[in-house]
Parts: sequence; C-alpha cells; structure tokens
Amino acid sequence: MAFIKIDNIYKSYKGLKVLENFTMHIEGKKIIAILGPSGCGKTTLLNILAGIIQPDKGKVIGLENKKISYLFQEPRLIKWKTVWENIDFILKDKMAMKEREKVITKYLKMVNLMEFRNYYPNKLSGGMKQRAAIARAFAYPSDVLLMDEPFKSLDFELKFKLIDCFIKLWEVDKRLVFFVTHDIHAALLLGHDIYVLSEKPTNVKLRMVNEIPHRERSLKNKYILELEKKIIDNFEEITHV
Ligand SMILES: Nc1ncnc2c1ncn2[C@@H]1O[C@H](COP(=O)(O)OP(=O)(O)OP(=O)(O)O)[C@@H](O)[C@H]1O
Repeated sequence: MAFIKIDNIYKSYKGLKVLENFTMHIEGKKIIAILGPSGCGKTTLLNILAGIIQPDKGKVIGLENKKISYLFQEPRLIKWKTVWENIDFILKDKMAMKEREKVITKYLKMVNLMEFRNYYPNKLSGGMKQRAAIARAFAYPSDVLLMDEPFKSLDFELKFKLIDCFIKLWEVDKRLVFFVTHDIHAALLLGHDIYVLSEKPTNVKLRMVNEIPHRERSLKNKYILELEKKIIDNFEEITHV
C-alpha cells in the first residue's frame, strides 16, 4: 500500500466547524486507531476517506480507486440472506463462483461460523453477527478497511473476543485499517499508530506508535500502560468500556 496523505482538510456543516487543518500521513498496511471525543468528526473523517462526502478544503491523496470495505457498530447483515449469502452477495461481481466458495469458506472458518453458514441473522447472537460482519469485511478484496466503533455496546468479554478475532484475520490478510473509536483499550490493543484528536474544530492532538506485536499486547503490559497514561493526560473524555 502506497503512501496516504490526508492533507490539511477542512469540513464544516452550516457554520459548525468540524475538521480544521486536519493532516495525517500514513504508509503501509497498518491499523490506524483514531481516538476522539464524541462529536469531534470521526465519522465525518471516515466519510471523507470513503469519498462519500467532500472536504471544503484540502485533499486526500492515495485513496483514489482503492477498494474499501466497512465495519460498523451494527453488523448490518441483510436480514433475508443467510450468513453465507451475505458474504457471497458482496463478492458476486468480484470473482467467479469457485473462487467465492474458497474465499467464503476460508473466512467463515476463521471466525468459527462455518457450521452456521446457513443461518439467518436473526438466529445468531450479537457476537456471531459481528463475527460474520468481520468475515465479510475481510472476504471483500479491499485495500482499505474503514471501521466505525465495531466493538461498541458489547459486553467486556465479548469485546475482547472480537478484538482477538479481528487480529487473527488481520494477521493473515493485512490491509490498511482506519479504526475510529472512543475506546482507549480497543485502540491500544489494535492500533499500530494511535492518533488522539482534539475537540472541534478537530485536528490531531497526539500521535503515538505502538511497537508491541499484537500477540504480545496486554492491557497490563508496562509499555501499554505508559501509552494509556499519555493518552489520558492528553484527553480526559475517552471512555474505558
Ligand atoms: N450532515 C450533517 N449536517 C449537520 N451536522 C452534521 C452532519 N454530520 C455531522 N454533523 C455534526 O458534525 C459533528 C461531527 O459529527 P461526526 O458524526 O462526524 O462525529 P463523531 O466524532 O463521529 O461523533 P460520535 O463520537 O458521536 O460518533 C457533530 O457535531 C455532528 O452533529
């Protein structure tokens, strides 16, 4: 993945200044965790990266023609399609049936949902639905994955299980991920780079690099605790979920 430059972005909504002089430079297939207070413009930033909305000023360089997949707080599975069909649906235009079968099987196995492939979403638990959504996001041959709080509103244990599941998939199928969140623990466990955003008008207040490999990360690790302290010193409003 080439260099991505988010260059001096400005975005307002009817006089409400949301992003101002917002700049990030990113290289490689990394997980970029973006922590910010509520309403600071995290979703706005993802929408600009996806090309869904345009900035008033500034530009994003390097994402032109890139394929994007999404992971949201709600799994957003199609109700009338099975787990298998939900993934097949987004791959139909991308690959032939034989290849689709291989890809879907691979990812459903990785999230332990192969035996539930013929279930409809309403027969699955919240965690299973989100695992299906994670499998779908990775099965789609995207260059970039945009994530908007996919681990929010989950109980503590389930959140960590899903983070683990996400890391497992990312490690076999690395891609650039932009992960916006309020959740400092999720950011510390997932992010290679962690950006802390300011209040509106929003720009980057702090950038940190988390050098510990995912498999060795623990919230009790001294290095991680130091990073956590630095984040909290810079930003009081972040929640621990
Ligand atoms: N289409 C819109 N029209 C007007 N105001 C908007 C629009 N979209 C977002 N806003 C406002 O812009 C600000 C940033 O919104 P955004 O959803 O990007 O923030 P966020 O950081 O993702 O919020 P949250 O943490 O609550 O998810 C908020 O004050 C929001 O009310």
